[in-house]
Amino acid sequence: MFIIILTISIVIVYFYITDYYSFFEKLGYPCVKPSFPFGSFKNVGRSEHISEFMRREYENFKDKGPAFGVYQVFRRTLVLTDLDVIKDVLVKRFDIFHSHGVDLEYSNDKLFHSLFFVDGQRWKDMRAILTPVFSSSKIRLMFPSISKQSDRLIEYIKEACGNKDCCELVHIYSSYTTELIANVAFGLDTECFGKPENEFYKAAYEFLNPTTSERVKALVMISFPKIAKLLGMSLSSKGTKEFFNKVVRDNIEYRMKNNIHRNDLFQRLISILHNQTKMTFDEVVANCYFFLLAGFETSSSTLTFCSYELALNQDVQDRLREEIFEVLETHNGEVTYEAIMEMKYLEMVFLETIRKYPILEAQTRRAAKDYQIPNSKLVIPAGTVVLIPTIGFNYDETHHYEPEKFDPERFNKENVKAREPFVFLPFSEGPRFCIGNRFGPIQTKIALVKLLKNFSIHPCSKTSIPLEISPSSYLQAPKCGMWLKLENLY
Ligand code: HEM
Repeated sequence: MFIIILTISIVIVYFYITDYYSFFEKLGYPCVKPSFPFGSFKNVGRSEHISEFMRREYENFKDKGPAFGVYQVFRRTLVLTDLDVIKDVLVKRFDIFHSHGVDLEYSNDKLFHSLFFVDGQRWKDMRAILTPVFSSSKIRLMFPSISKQSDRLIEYIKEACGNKDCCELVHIYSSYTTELIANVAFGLDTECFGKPENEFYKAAYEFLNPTTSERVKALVMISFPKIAKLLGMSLSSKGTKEFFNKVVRDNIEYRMKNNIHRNDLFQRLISILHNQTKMTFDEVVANCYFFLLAGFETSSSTLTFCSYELALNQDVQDRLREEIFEVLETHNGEVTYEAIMEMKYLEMVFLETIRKYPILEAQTRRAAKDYQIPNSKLVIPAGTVVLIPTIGFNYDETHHYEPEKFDPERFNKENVKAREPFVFLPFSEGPRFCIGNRFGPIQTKIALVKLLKNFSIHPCSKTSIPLEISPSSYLQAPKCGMWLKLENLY
């Protein structure tokens, strides 16, 4: 009897898996060949980072139709390669593709009830409430706090690296961005430099560098949100939730009791909270937490990769330093918001860095209804998650000459004008583009300006050339840290 039940079970599972893996074929799309149990992701997270997978498969499939299928373990996603379809998805048919397709909003984890994860009317309302918080006038008001933190970065580098032959920069840069976000988004003065045990730093770093079991849990929660909710699964630990709730509550109380009013993100969120119809306390905490995750790794990894490229391309470094000194001379030597906005070559270097090392290898959306791909018989069925493979386009020779080369000139006026729209999407497009698209660059650029004012950057004996990317981190990160030599200029 046992043998019969076992045989029937194996046959049922076999047919289920075969049927599951024929999804894209039945719809008429080519796909990256799947195999049980990881689908198309045989090596992702183990020997290759998802960005390396995405780049290679985009090259393999870009001429084989407007989209191709990928079985991301338990998740079936369509990767879009046609620019007109991408434009529809991000902008024209936002009515269909408005969700990121990450259902953590419905999970038990209130720390994820923030802008990135909510959908529908709640997203619309929250986006309208938070947009003014990131306006250029508000960023300008926050600039003195950002500037103070960047001074601490330079002081710490002088102390910790001061003419050492090799210095590891990943942790230094992530301490800088963590302190900065803790300061402006939580109203806290944390001391993260040289203190990896700092609770704030640990919470952000551990989330973005998950263990294998945490990765599996995240995948299950995203693929089967309803089951995850039933099982009471949560991405963040009880301790992390309590910690962030307490930090926000204590700081609100402290500011009210002492009548403190500062020009930072936290103050804006307190005002939003006082208007009780707008956002709940849990939503305020969740958004502060997401700002920490978004602001911490995006800017620190851009600083890391940019330092690496500047070390390897001394001509670019020299030209950038020249521009910095030239512009600062007209601003009495002071690094002001206006001075940074005048630095055109700095902007080109920043954009070239996020072209080569985009923060997200792909943007995601989920179809709320069936979508017929124009001029084809292909349909994206309701419920399907689609990916826009930013990294594929960034390295596509059709759009970027010599894509491996670090060349900021590809972002000069003429080259930008000549490029097709929607080919380069560092902050995405359409109503759901990155809300931190002013804040992120400014915290990166001010650090770069002060670094180049004080140090020259060189490769050292421990620099990994070519750079290896860690397969298991969520966002791209160097596998063995970033070792460079920072030489004092004075
Ligand atoms: C160099 C820095 C950054 C880059 C390259 C970047 C890039 C992106 C990208 C590509 C998206 C996805 C957009 C989409 O799905 O269409 C996004 C979303 C988002 N980013 Fe950023 N980001 C950066 C910094 C920041 C910072 C500093 C914050 C906040 C403090 C932030 C907050 C957000 C939020 C809240 C969303 C979700 C927006 C929504 O769903 O309405 N980002 N970002």
